[in-house]
Amino acid sequence: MIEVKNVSKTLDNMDVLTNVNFAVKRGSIYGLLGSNGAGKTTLLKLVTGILLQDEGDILISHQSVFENPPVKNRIVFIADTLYYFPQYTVKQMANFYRSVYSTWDEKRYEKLKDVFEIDESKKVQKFSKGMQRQVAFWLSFSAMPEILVLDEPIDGLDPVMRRKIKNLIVQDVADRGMTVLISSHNLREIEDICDHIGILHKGEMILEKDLDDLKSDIHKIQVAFKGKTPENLFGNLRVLYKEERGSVLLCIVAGDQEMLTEHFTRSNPVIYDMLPLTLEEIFIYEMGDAGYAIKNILV
Ligand SMILES: Nc1ncnc2c1ncn2[C@@H]1O[C@H](COP(=O)(O)OP(=O)(O)OP(=O)(O)O)[C@@H](O)[C@H]1O
Repeated sequence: MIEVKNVSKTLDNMDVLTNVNFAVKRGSIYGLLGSNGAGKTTLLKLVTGILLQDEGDILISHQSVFENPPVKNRIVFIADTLYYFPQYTVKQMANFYRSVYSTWDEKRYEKLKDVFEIDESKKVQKFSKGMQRQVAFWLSFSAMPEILVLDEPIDGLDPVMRRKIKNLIVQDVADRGMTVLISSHNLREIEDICDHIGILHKGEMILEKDLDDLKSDIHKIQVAFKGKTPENLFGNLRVLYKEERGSVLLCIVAGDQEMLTEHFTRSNPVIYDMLPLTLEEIFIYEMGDAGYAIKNILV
């Protein structure tokens, strides 16, 4: 479990993070979203104990992470800029990881050779950017971390490799309760694996949500009637948005799917469709006041 409590950090006299709070439960995947310069990388460096916060606490399974090697042994961090020792082959890098991580699993490393299909006798720095990123995942998955922290992890990977890596992440979460914190600019990129999302804006966490709650509770509905739209069509429903497109009424409404269908079909519409709503739309509509900021971050 990762706990970030009232954390603030200043760099070069600038408030980079202000009073940030969130928690990532064991065995869950938390997506940290935010625009350029929002403070995501700084926050991940604090969580992994590379930097020390000015105020607040950062705890991994209730222990402070900064300058705490036993706790760091349980964390793997794939940074946005990768570093490999010059002249080291994949095999030599694997030896290094093996010496650092007590949890290193040799069988896993051998097994993952088939997934990554990378020549382990070659120098890592001679590989393409995407291949170097694959090596980072290969080494990280072999280290069997309890906590995996990823900064913009899938940039530069082809779609097939993205899918493979997402599957490996989800498998480790399901099989052994790995906890994942993943930063991205792009909600679409990570929405299929995250169960919780936090949006960081100018160093502050402007909202946090459980994705299942969001998805099951908000729906986009298209409805049309012969003649006039019935008065009081919405009754007591919570309507987040509505728009008339000719004779069709498009609305975004909160509530259970079955209840909404029953509600609208009672008025005998000639058209009634429940359309898929992207998470991006849910965030924007649901968040009301913060919607403007979120729109600018997510789009
Ligand atoms: N070492 C540093 N010294 C001074 N300022 C820094 C340092 N690192 C980051 N900053 C500043 O902190 C702010 C947040 O940077 P950070 O890299 O954490 O943002 P980010 O959300 O990861 O951005 P991006 O999505 O562009 O990678 C920026 O204004 C940046 O200029």
